[in-house]
Amino acid sequence: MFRTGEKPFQPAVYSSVVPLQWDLAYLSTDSETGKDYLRWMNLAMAFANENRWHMMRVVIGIVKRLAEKYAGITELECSKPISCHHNYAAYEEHYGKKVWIHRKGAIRAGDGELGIIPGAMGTYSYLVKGKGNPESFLSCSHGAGRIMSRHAAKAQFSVDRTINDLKSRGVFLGKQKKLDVSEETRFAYKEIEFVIANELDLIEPVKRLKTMAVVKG
Ligand SMILES: Nc1nc2c(ncn2[C@@H]2O[C@H](COP(=O)(O)O)[C@@H](O)[C@H]2O)c(=O)[nH]1
Ligand SMILES: [Mn+2]
Repeated sequence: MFRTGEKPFQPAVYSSVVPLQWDLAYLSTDSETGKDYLRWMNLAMAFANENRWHMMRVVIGIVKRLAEKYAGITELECSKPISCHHNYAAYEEHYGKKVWIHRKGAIRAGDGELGIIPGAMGTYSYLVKGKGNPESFLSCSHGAGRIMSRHAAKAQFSVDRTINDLKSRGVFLGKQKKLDVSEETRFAYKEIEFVIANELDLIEPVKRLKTMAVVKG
């Protein structure tokens, strides 16, 4: 499971298209600024998508090479990849009208569409199938979601405690800079099982994935 964003674009692009001091409540998509914003948003989404595909190609290549070298496996079949955006806007038809849907903290969950709902570092994640519920505008959650800010998590959980917690769960941590690791401790997020149980009207769980290793920047 790969998660990528558009961070490099955020300060340079979005705030130069729509300066923060404008303090906008909304932006007309017919205006030149609105059109510009959408162009940049689409570029950022394509950039994040390309990053995911690139990482996946590299990792699959490594797994294939090592499987052949150490286990003599030459035929490895991968299931169809699932790729979904979160934190974006899309122009869609809902209740018979074309409207802009902001999926902030959400992914699309159209009828039969596959999606990914990650839990937290070292917990479980879910592959899900959308039910196309119109009441959520064909959306579901994009993750467990935080119950604590990064700052609070760092203050409350020591680096050692977070690293030992991962070790005790048999999870390998690939992270060079350890000092900020507690920002992402699983205790800073809601229980993924609770979150999934509360959106069964929006999605059907397809697979529960256990984390074996987590790599963070
Ligand atoms: N399985 C993992 N899930 C994670 C990890 N870090 C975050 N998360 C979950 O993903 C969502 C989305 O992240 P966001 O930063 O875009 O909000 C978040 O709510 C968590 O539930 C991880 O390392 N492994
Ligand atoms: Mn988020």
